[in-house]
This record gives sequence, structure tokens and C-alpha cells, in this order.
Amino acid sequence: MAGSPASLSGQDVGSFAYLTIKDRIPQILTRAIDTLHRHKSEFFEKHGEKGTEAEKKAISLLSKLRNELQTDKPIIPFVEKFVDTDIWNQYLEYQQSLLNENDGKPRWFYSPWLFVECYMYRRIHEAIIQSPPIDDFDVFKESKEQNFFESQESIVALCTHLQELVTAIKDLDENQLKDEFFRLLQISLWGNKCDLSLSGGETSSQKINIINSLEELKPLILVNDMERLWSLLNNCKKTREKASITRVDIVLDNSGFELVTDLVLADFLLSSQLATEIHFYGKTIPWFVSDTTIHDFNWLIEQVKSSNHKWMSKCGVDWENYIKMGKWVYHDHIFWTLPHEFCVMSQVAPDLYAELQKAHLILFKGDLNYRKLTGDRKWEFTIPFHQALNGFHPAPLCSIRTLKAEIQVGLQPGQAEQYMASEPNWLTSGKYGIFQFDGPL
Ligand SMILES: O=P(O)(O)OC[C@H]1O[C@](O)(CO)[C@@H](O)[C@@H]1O
Ligand SMILES: [Mn+2]
Repeated sequence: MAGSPASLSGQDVGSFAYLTIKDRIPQILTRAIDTLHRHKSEFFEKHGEKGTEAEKKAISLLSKLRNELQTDKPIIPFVEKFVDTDIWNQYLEYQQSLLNENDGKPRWFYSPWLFVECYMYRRIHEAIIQSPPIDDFDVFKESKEQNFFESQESIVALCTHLQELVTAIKDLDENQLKDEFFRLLQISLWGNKCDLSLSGGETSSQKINIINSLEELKPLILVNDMERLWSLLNNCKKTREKASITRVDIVLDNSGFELVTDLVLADFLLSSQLATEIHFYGKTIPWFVSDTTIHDFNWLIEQVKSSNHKWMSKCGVDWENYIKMGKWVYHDHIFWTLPHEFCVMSQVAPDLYAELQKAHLILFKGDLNYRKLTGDRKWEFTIPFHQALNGFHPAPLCSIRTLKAEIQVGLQPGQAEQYMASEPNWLTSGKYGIFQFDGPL
């Protein structure tokens, strides 16, 4: 992109991108291989010899992939026909075209980090779809489910809080409603700590009741545009005609505990009438270990519904009803599992861009969405968010993300320096968070 800084990449030895490609990604691949191994007898029981053969094939394809990565081999095109194969292969050619003649082919440590990391997850998917009859196996499903089960106590606390709140919501004045909105926004923010790709697929669940920790965590919010979200939605509520709608779109990130926090927020938005319709976007293939697919979305709601805790199951029943009534709508789109930065969405996926334009507000959850919003580039810390979005303005939007990559824009002068001096890992540890808004004032 002309005028934009260079992409983060594994070329910068010692950077988080470099360490991710060198250590974290091979670790994720090894875990995927182990998972396939562990399901060997299940594949056999289901499909007989064909299942065993398929498991061997998928493992050998993943081992080959790990070897290509560890020896920094060229990035090779996709061979298996799938809905997005042509777009991916065109993108590979585009990456090739960015290189000088002597540079050869795009390679793991040499090319943009965002591109190679997305490519890795798409190659895992290719290995699986090349191995029928186990071609619908999600190698990350187990860890997503484990994250949900290990967070049970927090989930119960959150569902109970929501149900108590919903019962009393009519009696709340505007300030109380705003306080609750802020509380649930922060819960959704800290829910983003629980992704499984940062931890290399190891369990990263929510064990403590997060509601009690919010005050303590507040100083860790580096950009806090919550007031702007409130003004926008409260204004919509006050000025909306009787039959008209206020639509909030949530671009989901991780399944498990984080998804529960997002659904609780979405429920509150409807119950408080700050919104009348919520649209969710998930991934079409298993992605960055813990990202939400339609299967995870439905599975989690079903789990919540069938809980024997009264308030938890009430949440599940309500959520299923919202879906039935069309107040909650789930969308799939291949764009979310392409390597493109969001500033090219209007060209690459005009239908998706047009869909997002219908929203009054779009919430982008998580770190990867932030990287794609900002192009995963080496922006100065103080550059305005609007500028880093590079023309991506489908509707007012807000990134809700804990920092897990060496990129952050829109900080005050001196703010980054303050953290840099005392905490070398402040950008990548997931300790800090942001609510970063872009839209008309
Ligand atoms: O689930 P999230 O918040 O998008 O995080 C994804 C993680 O994966 C990474 O790409 C690292 O592999 C980081 O950007 C981030 O830590
Ligand atoms: Mn994620």
C-alpha cells in the first residue's frame, strides 16, 4: 500500500512476529498432529481402514508443512479446490509481485507476518480437506471446548449477573444503564485475554469471576472510547422511530469464554434497547486455534441452554429465541479467513462491505482483527486510528482488543515510551486493552 509503512515480518529477528513463526506456529502444528493421533481409534471406529489412512495422510501433510516452515521454504500455492482457493493463489502471486527479481519466492520468515500466519491456518485446513473421510475434522475443537468447560464458574457468574440485570432493567435510570453498559463492555474486552493461539494452543481459560476485577483492570485500558460508544447508541435509542432498527454488528473472535462475554453483551444491548438487532460474523474454517465457527457458536449456545444452573440455562433459552426471531443473525464469509487487510475489503468482498455498511456500529473483537484493521504495519504509536484504517470506514466502528502483537496506534505522545521503559512485553502480553473508536464525532 503506497504511503503506508512496511508490514510486520519475521525478518526482524527477535520481534514477536519472528518468535511466533519460529516457536509458536510449529508448536501449534505439533499439537494439531498430536490431536489427530489421539483420535486414531475414533476415526477407525467411524470409517474403518479408510479413517486410519486418512489420519495418516493428514499427519504427513501437516508434518511436511512444519518442515517447510522450519526450513524457511518458499510459500507454495494451494492445490485442493475450495471456495477460496483461487483468491488465495492470486494473493500468493500478488505477494510474489511485491518482491524484487533477486528475492525469489515469498518465504515464511521473509514475507509479511499477517500473510504467512493466515497461510499456515489455511494450509492446516487444506491438509484436512485433502484427507476424506475425516475432512470435516476440526483439530482445534477439543481445546475450544476445554476452554469453555474450564471457565464454568465465571460463565455461571456472568449469566447470573445478566439475568439479575435484565430483570431489573426497566427500573434503571440512564446513568445506571450506562454503568452496566461499560461493565459488560469491559468484560468482553478482558474476555479476549483467553485466546489459544497466543498460548500455543495450551489452555487459557477464565477461572476467576471477572466482574469483581474490573476496577483493578481499568488502568490497563490504554485507549478508552467507551463514552463514544454510549453516546452513539444512546442517541440512536432516543431518536429512533417506533418501527425502525438500531443494528450492532459484532465481528467475533474466540469461542469459549470470550464468546460468552460477547453474547452477554449482545443480550444486554437488546434488553436495554440500545440496539434492536445484532449481527455476528464468524469464521468458515478453524482459524487461529480458538476462533469461532458456526459449529462453535451453535455448540456453545446449546451447552449454555442445557446447563443445570437455572440462570445459565435461561441465557441459552433466550439466545436461541433471539436467533429464531431474527434479532440475532449469524453470518459466514470467506473474507475473514483470507490474509487481506480490511482496507481492501470493498474490492475483494464488496458484498460483505455492503453488509457492514448497514450497521450503526461495528465491534471488532480481538487482536487479529486489529492487525487487519491497521494492515499489521509498523505505524508510529501516535498516528491516528482513522489514518491507519486506510480508507476502511463501512460504518462507525470500535476495536475491542487486548494487545498481543507489536502494533498499536492512536496513543498520546509519550504514552508508549512510558510502558516501553518499564515493561518490554507490554504490546504482546495481553495485559493491556483498548476500546478504539472511529466514526463521526
Ligand atoms: O484471538 P486474538 O485476540 O485475535 O489473538 C490472536 C493471536 O494470534 C497472534 O497472531 C499470535 O499468533 C497474535 O496476534 C495474537 O496473540
Ligand atoms: Mn482469535
